[in-house]
Amino acid sequence: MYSIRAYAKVNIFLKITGHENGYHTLLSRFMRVNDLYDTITIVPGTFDSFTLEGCKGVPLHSNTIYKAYEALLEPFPKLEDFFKSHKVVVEKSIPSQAGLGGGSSDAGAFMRLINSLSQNPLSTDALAKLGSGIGADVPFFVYNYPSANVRGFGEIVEPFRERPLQLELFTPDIGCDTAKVYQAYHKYLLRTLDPKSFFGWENIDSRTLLQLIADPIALNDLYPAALSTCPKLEKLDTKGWFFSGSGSTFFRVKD
Ligand SMILES: C[C@](O)(CO)[C@H](O)COP(=O)(O)OP(=O)(O)OC[C@H]1O[C@@H](n2ccc(N)nc2=O)[C@H](O)[C@@H]1O
Ligand SMILES: Nc1ncnc2c1ncn2[C@@H]1O[C@H](COP(=O)(O)OP(=O)(O)OP(=O)(O)O)[C@@H](O)[C@H]1O
Repeated sequence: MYSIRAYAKVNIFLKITGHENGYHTLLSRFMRVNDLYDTITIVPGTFDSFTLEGCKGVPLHSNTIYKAYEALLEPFPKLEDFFKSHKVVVEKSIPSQAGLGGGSSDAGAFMRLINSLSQNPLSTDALAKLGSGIGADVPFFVYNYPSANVRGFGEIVEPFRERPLQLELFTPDIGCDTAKVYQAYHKYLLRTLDPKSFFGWENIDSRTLLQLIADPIALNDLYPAALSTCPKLEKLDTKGWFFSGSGSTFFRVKD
């Protein structure tokens, strides 16, 4: 059996920098959450076709792991036979629609695992490029840096050297649909975009930036958009907490 951890991420900050071809470009600090992860295991057996267990309620062909499998067939055609004698079992711990990158992390980790089993592995850059077609956050999870500055649609990932923060997470029972949050941002907030307001943030370590800026609305452009699409978020007492991605998870520094 082969196994890999698919870690969650938080966005320490997320600033929208533009909009092209229906997608927003961003500058964001992604930080890996080392104590929250899904576990993906490849288990031997006999199967008629690609078999995935553990992602209840997600149709196979919509699953990011299946999409990663399909993308990997091009560089690794023998993969189809491999999954006649192996299945994928996922132990989910990362909540969905939580701004924690769960589906994207599963895809990125699965791609790293399969690549590591190949006699002719792809370069990490080539794997990340392949992953960018599955979801904007997948490249970050293919590179698997503890902390990184992410740009473009999510395909430009630059490692940021800093001591990882011990983070406390709070995920309310409110699902935030990423598409709806971005639509709200595009409709109401894109015009407020001001690159000068976050000049140099990519050079500041995460602990300092959270202390310096301190305002969750200023740190994450999607937070006000999420508040408008998920009004229940307004009712929460979130003083001292920061907002991750398109939500609904809040985080703060433990130590
Ligand atoms: C919010 C983040 O998680 C930040 O880490 C990501 O930007 C989300 O990226 P993602 O998971 O790939 O988003 P998806 O769920 O695939 O995108 C859903 C929809 O959100 C919008 N979307 C997504 C990513 C992006 N950079 N700009 C967008 O405008 C698009 O309309 C897209 O069709
Ligand atoms: N492997 C997977 N794990 C969880 N959800 C998945 C997976 N594959 C597809 N999905 C679908 O994608 C939707 C979004 O999943 P999730 O929120 O975990 O991923 P994400 O978009 O990468 O993260 P974020 O919450 O940061 O936007 C889920 O509601 C589910 O319907």
